[in-house]
Amino acid sequence: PNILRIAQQGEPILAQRAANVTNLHDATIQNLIDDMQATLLAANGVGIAAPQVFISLRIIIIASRPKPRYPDAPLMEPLAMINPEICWQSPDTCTGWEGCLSVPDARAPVSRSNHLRVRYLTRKGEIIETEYVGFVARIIQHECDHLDGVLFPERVT
Ligand SMILES: O=C(NO)N[C@@H](Cc1ccccc1)C(=O)O
Ligand SMILES: [Zn+2]
Repeated sequence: PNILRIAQQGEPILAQRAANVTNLHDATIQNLIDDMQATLLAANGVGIAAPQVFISLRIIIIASRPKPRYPDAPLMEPLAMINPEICWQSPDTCTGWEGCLSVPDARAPVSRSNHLRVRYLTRKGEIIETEYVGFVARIIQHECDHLDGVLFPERVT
């Protein structure tokens, strides 16, 4: 896998709505998922979205793990979600610190739904619907925002 360049705030692609993946089993998509994961780990992040590596497709990777900045982050295997849809999100919210690999040196408290249900395709093509709470739900909302061209500073109230 390759470590890819990460688009920084100001790149037009970060403000665009990404397209659904229609060729999940193509090697280009499978390799992209591997490259996104390698890039995420090299950047010491907990999530990444395809537009951040200059690919305007609806692919995100969630990889929560405890880090100095997020000590209460749960440990999970990196998970690729293709064409993710938040099918429900709780009205109750919580505020927590966020950062972004595309917005260096910026961190701010952001209010997000504390609980959500997301429906997505796995990299093998299975349709999964799962509920998440807390920090992982936060990452999912942050990454899905990237797919719609939204960066976290726009969410700071
Ligand atoms: O820029 C990204 N993802 O798009 N990466 C952020 C993701 C994130 C999201 C929410 C709260 C904390 C951190 C990171 O620091 O790994
Ligand atoms: Zn981000």
